[in-house]
Amino acid sequence: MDSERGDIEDLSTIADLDEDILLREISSRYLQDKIYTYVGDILIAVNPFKDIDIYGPHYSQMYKNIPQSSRPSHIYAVADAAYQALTGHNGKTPGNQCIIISGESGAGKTESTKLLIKQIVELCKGNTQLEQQILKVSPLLEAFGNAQTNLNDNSSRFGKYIQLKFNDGHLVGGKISEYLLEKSRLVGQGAGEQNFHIFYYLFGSDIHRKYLLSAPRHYKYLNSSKSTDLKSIQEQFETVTSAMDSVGFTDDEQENVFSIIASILHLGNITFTVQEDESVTVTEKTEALLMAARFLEVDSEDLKESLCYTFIQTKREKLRRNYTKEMAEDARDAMSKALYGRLFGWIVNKINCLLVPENQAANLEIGILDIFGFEDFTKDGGHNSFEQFCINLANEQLQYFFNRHVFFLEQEEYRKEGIAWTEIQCVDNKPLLDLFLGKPIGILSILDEENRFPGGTDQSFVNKLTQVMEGNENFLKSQQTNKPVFSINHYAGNVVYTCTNWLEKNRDTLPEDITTLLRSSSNLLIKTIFKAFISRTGSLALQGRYSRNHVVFQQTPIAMDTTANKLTVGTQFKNSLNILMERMTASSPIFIRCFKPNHEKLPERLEPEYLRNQLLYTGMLQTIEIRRRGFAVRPTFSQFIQKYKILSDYQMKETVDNCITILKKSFLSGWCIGESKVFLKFKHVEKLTQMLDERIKSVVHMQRVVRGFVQRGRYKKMKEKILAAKLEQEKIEAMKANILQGRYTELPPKSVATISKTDNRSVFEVVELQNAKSDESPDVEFLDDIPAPPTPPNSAKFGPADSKLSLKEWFRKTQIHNVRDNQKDKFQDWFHGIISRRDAEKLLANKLIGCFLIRVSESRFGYTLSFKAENRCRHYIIEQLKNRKFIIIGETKIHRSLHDLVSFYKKNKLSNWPNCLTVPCGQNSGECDYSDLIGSQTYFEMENTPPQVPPRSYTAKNNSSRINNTASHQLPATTRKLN
Ligand SMILES: Nc1ncnc2c1ncn2[C@@H]1O[C@H](COP(=O)(O)OP(=O)(O)OP(=O)(O)O)[C@@H](O)[C@H]1O
Repeated sequence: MDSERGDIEDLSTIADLDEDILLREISSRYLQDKIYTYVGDILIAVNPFKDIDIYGPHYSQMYKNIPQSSRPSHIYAVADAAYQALTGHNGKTPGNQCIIISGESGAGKTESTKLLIKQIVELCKGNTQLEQQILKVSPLLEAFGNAQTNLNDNSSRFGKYIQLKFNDGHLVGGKISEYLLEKSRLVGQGAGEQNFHIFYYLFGSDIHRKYLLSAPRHYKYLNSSKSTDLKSIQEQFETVTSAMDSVGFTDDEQENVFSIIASILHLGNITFTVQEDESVTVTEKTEALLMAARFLEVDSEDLKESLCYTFIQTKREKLRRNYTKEMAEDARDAMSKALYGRLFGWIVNKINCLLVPENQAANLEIGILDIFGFEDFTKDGGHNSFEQFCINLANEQLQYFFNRHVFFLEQEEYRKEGIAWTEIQCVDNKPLLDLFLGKPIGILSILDEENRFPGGTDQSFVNKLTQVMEGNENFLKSQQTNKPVFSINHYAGNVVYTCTNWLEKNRDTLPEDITTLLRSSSNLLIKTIFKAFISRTGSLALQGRYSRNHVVFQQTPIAMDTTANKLTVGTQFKNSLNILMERMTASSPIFIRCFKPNHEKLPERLEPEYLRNQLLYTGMLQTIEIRRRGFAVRPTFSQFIQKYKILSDYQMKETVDNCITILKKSFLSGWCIGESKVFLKFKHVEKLTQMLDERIKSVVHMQRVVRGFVQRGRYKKMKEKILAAKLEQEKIEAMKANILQGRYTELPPKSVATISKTDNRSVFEVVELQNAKSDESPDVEFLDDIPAPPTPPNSAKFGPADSKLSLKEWFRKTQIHNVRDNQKDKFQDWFHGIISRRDAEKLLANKLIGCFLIRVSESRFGYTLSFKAENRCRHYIIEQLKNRKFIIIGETKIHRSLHDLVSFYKKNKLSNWPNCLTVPCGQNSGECDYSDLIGSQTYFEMENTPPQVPPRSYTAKNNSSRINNTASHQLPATTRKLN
């Protein structure tokens, strides 16, 4: 047995497993860097706290579209299973999927989420720009929503549900829902913890100077006890701005975002002084007020007043109410939290607008839930507040969802269907959910009630709670009655909560004067986010509109919902959890359970008792038991026959007997038949799927043989037809030659011969005139070059991208400035017109390595970079992003202009070519291949600057104009009546 230890991929295959064997198996695998293990269809992941080489392209390929049993446990296998289930491959029924990742803080949920997204994108490779955008969303959100805590250096301080949207298996869009950002972190952090990452990253770029920021240690909101590695924050800042570029944030928007971040830091440094008349004012010696006002783009006097006093409207007059020093500080902090909270909401909203599926409606989705992990800060000398209370409530909710799905619903089905079954007990945490959410006797309801009560305090809330919850086995009152403290016996252990500022946090109000002030800001972003209302689930309600061709993006506040505005944070969170549960219930859930091996976040270190505790409280033993004994797949008789009848008889009816026939014919054992369903284990499904695949392959082979026979017959006939056509063509050619030599009488009577030109060929056509009089002479027409029928340009789009007219229209209206050399009043030397790949290759043929040009694509609204490589030319697509910036597909760097892109790759290598670009190809003197792009009235003429466009003559692509000239020599553009 010892030699086999750690070799078992699926723990549900072990009989009589107890907690010692379970711990031994997982530990043994972990120490061999096998961090993943299956429990049936559930994946266990133990955080390695080090990089393991199991996520590269080789692994990505290995986990593509193969049955689970034939590959080792891996997060990519889960991605593949989800994608197969979504698309209905491998015998699965297509449908929405939802991957639920749970575990303590620091267990590896966020990393797992990123790996899943990466692999799913890999599986459905399609729209590269969208994929790039989706991959960049995680680093962007992490910068603004993650922070260092004592439990995790990159802890998510918000929950997220990411929906990847598909149409026919192609990724067409995405959506993010965010849950309860921990705003309190903004104005104060526990010992050893930090503010949100972005505040530190800002100091990694020169941009902090622009906002008159000095060093992190000078800002009260930043806990900077830890020394910051400048290189690392420089890189991080680059990553964030590059992610913002990729996702589609414009420069103005990015500037507004950083302006808000900077103004929050300045706001935090505002201090207050009590004056003789006991009113407070902003301490004069600090410049913080002026700087905050400057970057918030509001009047500094107005800002000062909104922080120091408010007005109360009585029936007859408006009374000024001075704040105490403490109230003024609270107003300042509330303002900072509102700014950051709404900014974060706007970022999520903006991402959603940019990822919304375009043109094609999404029909299916894979949702990935990465919610903040279970937290107990008392173990690290801290305390648990309202935020931990909400975070742990979310984790209780998830545990309940897991139990319900894995134990309750499944076992209920066995009972209903009459399957012989010995009940497996799991710890039901429903009483805990009732303790939190019960109405009117639940902690959140009582907190809301205390918020409404005029004299309510944190202490009076705890007193009431203690009184009402007396006797509840999951609620423990504090031993010291004068402290606002209580504890809850969570599924994951006992947690003590300290209720300081809970009423305030739950109310989360912002003085009206501050809201009014911020709505008057000249900064469009601040104005927008403060005009928007907060929805029933606590998110910022904005509308976005986006048009791909014109790159228009607008976000407008939705009309105010006054009832939603009054909801407390607890109630909003409750609402958002309800919606989340509804969404998850409507999809097929896939579970990933992450475990943390040690408290110190160290690699190769396993604290057995710590891991054992996590395995036990998550119910892993019972889960293994139900996966071992249970039937994870339960199709109805009809579904079963529909799917597997091909294994027996295509015509078979959907009856129980036929189900049994198929199962027996497949030599399977261990399945069960219920009242209306077939009960199968994963191994059964995999065997059936394998057989199905083989059967389909043999049918396809048969079809191929038959098709081959038919095709050969058709080919023979086609060959005969081609031969006949060739003979006919030769006859016509001879006739044409005669006509050109003036022997028109060769033409049949009652006919018209047409000689026209398309591209570089002249076409000769003889048409018989049905209504012509019998004595009418034959006629010959020489037509001028026939251009492609013009597509009327539509106001929003420019017509189909493969029409040259549309491309020209697009270029003239939106692109000229991108390729213009402003200093020389002409196009850039590297710019060429709508020329084909082959023409670009001709131009570059005799050039040195690295010589390059950029041309307008012939079939899409965009550009292509062509350059001379060692023994051939290479062509790279340049994508113009929604924010008008440019990226070479396959590269990561975003460029503000084509000029920047060229300059960058003159100094930096492309990722898959070991050299840099050298000199632009340029136009040959006297020749120009972009003249027709400009049209009769050139851009330069419009701008009142004379064009530097060489005379019109030969163009590489535009053969038609060359042929026009030569051809018109031979074939005058007239219609001649012969005779
Ligand atoms: N598969 C992995 N490979 C290497 N390191 C990992 C892996 N998973 C997690 N880690 C390490 O563990 C750290 C914590 O992981 P992660 O942030 O995903 O935890 P989490 O469960 O999301 O925590 P929280 O609930 O606090 O957000 C990561 O920053 C990373 O250093």
